[in-house]
Amino acid sequence: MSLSVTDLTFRYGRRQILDEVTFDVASGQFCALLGPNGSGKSTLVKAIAGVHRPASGTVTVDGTDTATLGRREHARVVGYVPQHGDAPFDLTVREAVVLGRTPHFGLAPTTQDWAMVEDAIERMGLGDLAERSMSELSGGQAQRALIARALAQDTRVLLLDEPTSALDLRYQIETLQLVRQITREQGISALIAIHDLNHAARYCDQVVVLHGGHILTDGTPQEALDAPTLRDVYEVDVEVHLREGVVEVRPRIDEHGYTLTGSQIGSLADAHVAFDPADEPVGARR
Ligand SMILES: Nc1ncnc2c1ncn2[C@@H]1O[C@H](COP(=O)(O)OP(=O)(O)OP(=O)(O)O)[C@@H](O)[C@H]1O
Repeated sequence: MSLSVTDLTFRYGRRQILDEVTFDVASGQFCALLGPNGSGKSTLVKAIAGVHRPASGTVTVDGTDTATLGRREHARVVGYVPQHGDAPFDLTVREAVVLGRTPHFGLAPTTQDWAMVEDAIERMGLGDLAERSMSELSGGQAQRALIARALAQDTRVLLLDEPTSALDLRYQIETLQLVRQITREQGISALIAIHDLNHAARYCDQVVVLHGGHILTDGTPQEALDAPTLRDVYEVDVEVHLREGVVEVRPRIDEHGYTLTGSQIGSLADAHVAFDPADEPVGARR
């Protein structure tokens, strides 16, 4: 059982953004949604989250069409961390995180609800900030609070729209590790829109590349992140290596330290770099 997106088409007015997008994220899988700026990642995540109503197509979770769910029921099934957080500024961090539990409790949170709130706060490293007002947080701290709120929501599907963009390196890594762990432990499906190809390759089980309103590739990081595809999609000359079993993408640089970009790469012939046969130590090529 899983998240299934089938033939999803979306338009802003008359402008088509998504054209019959189809892919699945199985239970226990952490999927990266990649694509250049403006390729429609946020739009797709919002359509899956129920924020946008697609022109056609379906989103099902464990076989249930999410369009048939009431608001509260939907919120028990699908959790969503938006790219630009709607941080509730007049609340403390703890109060903001307990909002994630509202689809689950009646008039007031139960002991179990509070336990899940505390767990989410701790897991996102917000223990010392729990009584702070959301308005006093840094951008990254507020982003972590919004992720904690989604974790407390305890849904079958977790959607994250560039949740690590404001986080420092430690919290980027910890957040991605945590989502991967939760995804596996709880058998949920997680989808993250993300720009960092190497983080996607390291922490995600599946990579979906969105380009021109279509899914261009969908597979394991090794299958989906190949140099010709990335050059076409991002218009940057890259090389792709396999190091210690993990795909690593690097811009290629010439002898002057420059990378070919945009129309310059149009003249490149076919793929010139495949996976390194040997898993090289980090510093070997630097
Ligand atoms: N509310 C809107 N009304 C009209 N067009 C929009 C709206 N939001 C986004 N778009 C357009 O839809 C296209 C896809 O935008 P979207 O935000 O989904 O891309 P994205 O892949 O998430 O980009 P980024 O990587 O920059 O966050 C873009 O061309 C954008 O200009």
